[in-house]
Order: sequence, then structure tokens, then C-alpha cells
Amino acid sequence: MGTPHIDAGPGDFADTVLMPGDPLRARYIAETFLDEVREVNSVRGMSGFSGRYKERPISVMGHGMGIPSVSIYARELIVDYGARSLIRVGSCGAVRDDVALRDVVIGLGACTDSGVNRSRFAGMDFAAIADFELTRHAVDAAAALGIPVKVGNLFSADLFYDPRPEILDLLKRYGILGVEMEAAGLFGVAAEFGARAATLCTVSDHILKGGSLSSTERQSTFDDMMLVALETVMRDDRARETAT
Ligand SMILES: O=P(O)(O)O[C@H]1O[C@H](CO)[C@@H](O)[C@H]1O
Ligand SMILES: O=c1cc[nH]c(=O)[nH]1
Repeated sequence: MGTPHIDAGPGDFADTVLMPGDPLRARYIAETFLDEVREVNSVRGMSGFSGRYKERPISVMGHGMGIPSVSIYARELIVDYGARSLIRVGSCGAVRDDVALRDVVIGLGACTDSGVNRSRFAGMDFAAIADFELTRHAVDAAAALGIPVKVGNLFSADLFYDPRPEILDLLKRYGILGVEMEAAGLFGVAAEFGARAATLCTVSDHILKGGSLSSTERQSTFDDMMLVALETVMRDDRARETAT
């Protein structure tokens, strides 16, 4: 098998995939948190790995930057490789005064200036929301780990270098917790193909107040968020077992 962007074989991916934008962050997660790791994709350098966390098969793969890129990888993982749950583990910028560098935010939903969800939803406004169960388990996992999180709305921007500085105050006024570039598209793809998606982000810079983490820090220092994401999967499994 194989797709235009993934050359893994059947069964190479677990049903749950953690997805950072940065493929080097994917490698870091796999090498730091998973056992029995094997690389299952390297097309275009978009590293994908499968391994085990506490015996549970789990995959991690980069999705690149922006909604077009995450839309390709999310669709191929769901449709061609049978992924059922995608958890983005990203970085974001803050606009609110009460959101600081390294805060972990969990997206309930994501606003966007992208038109992709209108394209897929017959021109209507689609509410790009995270899967409730995954999100609830992420919040509970964070609490159990003693890792503070903020839960609320994200903004998925089409432009990293946006020439409209005035929108930042608008985002702040509307309570946006983090500005990133994929969640709204990921939620749209998951809805289109009947999968589940969640987004966790660590704040890597404060867009209004200033201050930022280095690219190396963004690549390999988001361990709190990774633990929350991995424990989310474990909690989600336990909840599903109990329900059946
Ligand atoms: O660090 P990642 O997960 O890539 O997330 C954020 O960083 C990139 C921009 O620098 C965008 O992909 C944005 O969503
Ligand atoms: O997309 C992003 C990611 C981090 N910081 C930003 O300002 N935007």
C-alpha cells in the first residue's frame, strides 16, 4: 500500500497517533516516551514512528505546518491507515495576559480564517470542535499528573506572519487561549471521516507581550504536554473498556 505522502505498510500505524507539527518533535517523543520504536514513514522527511507506551501501541508522526499540510496527513492516516484518534501536540502563541510561556492549553474548539471547513461543509460555518471524550480525558490526565492546563478556544491562523496586527486584540477580547495553525483543519478532517481529534498546545511565545522559546526548546522540551497526551490515551482506553 502507501499514499502519496506516507509509505508505511498495512498495520504499521496504531489506532492512535500523536501529531506535532515538527517531525523532529515526533522523533523526540518517540525516542523519549515509547518503547520498541520503529520508523514507519520518512517520505518528505515527515517522520512517523510506532512503538509502545506502557505496552499500549501508539504512533507519533509530524503533520507539518498549516491546515493544508495537516489535512493531508490526517486524512491519509484515518482513511488509508485506519487511525481512529489523532491528538495534535503543538506549540502556540499567546495573546491573553493570563496565558504565559510554557502554559499547556487544551482546545475545546478552534476559530480560523481558513476557508477549508466551509469548503467541506457546503459553504456553511462548521463548528470546529475537539472530541469531547478525548478532551475530557486530557483534562483529567493533566489533573492526575498535577500539570496545570487551560481549556478553551484556539485560533488556527492561515498566516504565521499576519499583516493584520489589529486582529490580535480581537482574539484576546474573545478569550482565545492560543494562536496556532492546524486545529480547525484537524477537527474538520476528523468530522468528515468519522474519527476523533484533540489538540494540546504548549505556549511557545507571547505574541502581544513578547518572549519566545527557541526552536530547540519547541522541538524537545514539551514533556509535560506529551505526558498529558499519552496518559489521555491510557484513560481513554480504560473508559472504553469500562463502557463495554
Ligand atoms: O509547533 P507546531 O506543532 O508546528 O505548531 C505551531 O508552530 C508552527 C508555526 O511555527 C505551526 O505549525 C503552528 O501551529
Ligand atoms: O502558529 C503559531 C505558533 C506559535 N506562535 C505563534 O504565534 N503562532
